[in-house]
Amino acid sequence: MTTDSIPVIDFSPFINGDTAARAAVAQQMRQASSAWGFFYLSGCGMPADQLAEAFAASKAFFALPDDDKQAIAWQNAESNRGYVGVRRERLDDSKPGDLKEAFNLAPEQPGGPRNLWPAALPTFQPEMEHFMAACIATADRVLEAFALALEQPDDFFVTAHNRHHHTLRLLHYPPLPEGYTPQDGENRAGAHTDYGSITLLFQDDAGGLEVRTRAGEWLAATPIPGTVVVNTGDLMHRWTNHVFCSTPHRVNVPPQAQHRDRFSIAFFCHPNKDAEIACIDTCASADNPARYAPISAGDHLLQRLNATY
Ligand SMILES: O=C(O)CCC(=O)C(=O)O
Ligand SMILES: [Fe+2]
Repeated sequence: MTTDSIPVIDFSPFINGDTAARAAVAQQMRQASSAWGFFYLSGCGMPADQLAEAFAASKAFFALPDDDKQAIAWQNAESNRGYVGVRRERLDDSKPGDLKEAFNLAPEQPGGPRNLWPAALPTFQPEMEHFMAACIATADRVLEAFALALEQPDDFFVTAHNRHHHTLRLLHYPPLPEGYTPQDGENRAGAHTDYGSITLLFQDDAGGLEVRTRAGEWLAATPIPGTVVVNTGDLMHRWTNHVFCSTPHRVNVPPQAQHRDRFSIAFFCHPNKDAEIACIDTCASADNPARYAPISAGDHLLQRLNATY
């Protein structure tokens, strides 16, 4: 399939519809994931007030004094939680550090790493926990549709993700100072692919997200109100034997938006650490034989995180 713009898919027939309606949505997702690795999803069932609450909490967090944020700084890839300051990260390692700050948190597991919470914002923790639960619910529905798209049992991906090794990432791209000219190659977020299975991305109206087309051009993924951007990451690319792409994307600094903030929230889904990522049977054929040896999802993620920091 070729289309000249990133597909917009209405998810409500999958949530509310009959078998045929669900299959039609799954088929659209399959085409979009194969051609683009990106699509917008409307009607995803995420309550608008919850999304607004999450963005408001994110704004309050990034407005805290630097000392408060540094007190809960990101420490290591194993925990992968906490505050990451401006230019601390380079998603494209050939370019200067990203003009963004971020805060990572994740569903907690018994005996696992704990989230770090800002002491100055007492409502932040319950708001984020509430939002994470909504993200998990939405992601599970999307994963069900992916299973249908790949002719797997409905719970194929949901079961492989049922320990919720996901990461919620609040992102803030500060306004650039008046008169500031970005250095060559400097970006709000450098070109990269995501590591995991799927990402849900909520963006405000500033713009700047760009997706690389097959032809190598950068196409704006303009914010569409009421939608979430869904993209497939490296692990899904491997799992599907390249049937679904993991497409490079970046956040540039649009001239009209360089003196304003941009906020976005990404929910990166990762399978259980011990889930075996082996070529899905419907993704291999004589023309496309299995390309990779099986790997555990945990080993795959650590390899990718260690390459970024
Ligand atoms: O902020 C955005 O819109 C994209 C961020 C992103 O791609 C990422 O953090 O992986
Ligand atoms: Fe990304």
